[in-house]
Amino acid sequence: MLQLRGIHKTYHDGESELEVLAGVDLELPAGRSIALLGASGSGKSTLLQIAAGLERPDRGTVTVLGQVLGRLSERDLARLRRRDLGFVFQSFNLLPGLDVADNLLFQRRLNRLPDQDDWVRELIDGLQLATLLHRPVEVLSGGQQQRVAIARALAHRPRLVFADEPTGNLHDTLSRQVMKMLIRLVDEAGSALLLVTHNRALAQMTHARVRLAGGRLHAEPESTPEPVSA
Ligand SMILES: Nc1ncnc2c1ncn2[C@@H]1O[C@H](COP(=O)(O)OP(=O)(O)OP(=O)(O)O)[C@@H](O)[C@H]1O
Repeated sequence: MLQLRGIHKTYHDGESELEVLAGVDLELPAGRSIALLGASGSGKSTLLQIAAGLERPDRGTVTVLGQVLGRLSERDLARLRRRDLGFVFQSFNLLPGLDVADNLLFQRRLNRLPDQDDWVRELIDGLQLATLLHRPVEVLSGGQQQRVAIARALAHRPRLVFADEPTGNLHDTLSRQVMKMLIRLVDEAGSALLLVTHNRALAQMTHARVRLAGGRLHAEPESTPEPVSA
């Protein structure tokens, strides 16, 4: 589903250089979810942007659904993103001037999917959006906007979902609810999920965890039981 090979990225800022990614390899098959952990500034968002084709690596290849992103035209890349990818980023990028329902259905309509089906109803229920559907997105609270952004990202049942701290503004119960919907999409539709989170409990809900440090990915040791005190 997603394959990263030898990804390098260095940012240049005047005289100084910052090597953020120094040879990252990652394999994310269909039906699997991976949590990407790492200290603030370690390059998680950069890696996600590159994997999603929103930024180009200096070196290395990104393959999504068998297609090498660097070889796609802008048009084909845009089509791949619209049809097969779902993004939940820290900035919600909702469409002002439209209500919640129109925002939620935007990408489904671009893909000529019907407005209603069981999955859309489930998203509206699970993310508690039923009473908000006809409100303009501008008047929503941060947490409400985040829920709309999540529903919109998942509404067309993308095959590959990138989520960068998707539950930052939500309380614990709703965070777990969001994660459950993401995991269900992975389990039932055979999609794949790459999740950036600082939240350990949410990271434990994915199939595997990797940590970005020193520009490279390291397998995260599975948590060991507490030692028994004497
Ligand atoms: N466009 C850019 N130009 C220059 N430097 C950048 C750019 N984007 C990111 N950086 C730098 O690259 C490093 C990695 O940033 P990134 O946002 O990928 O980290 P992160 O692990 O996602 O951090 P956080 O957990 O705080 O969101 C940081 O030092 C950041 O300042």
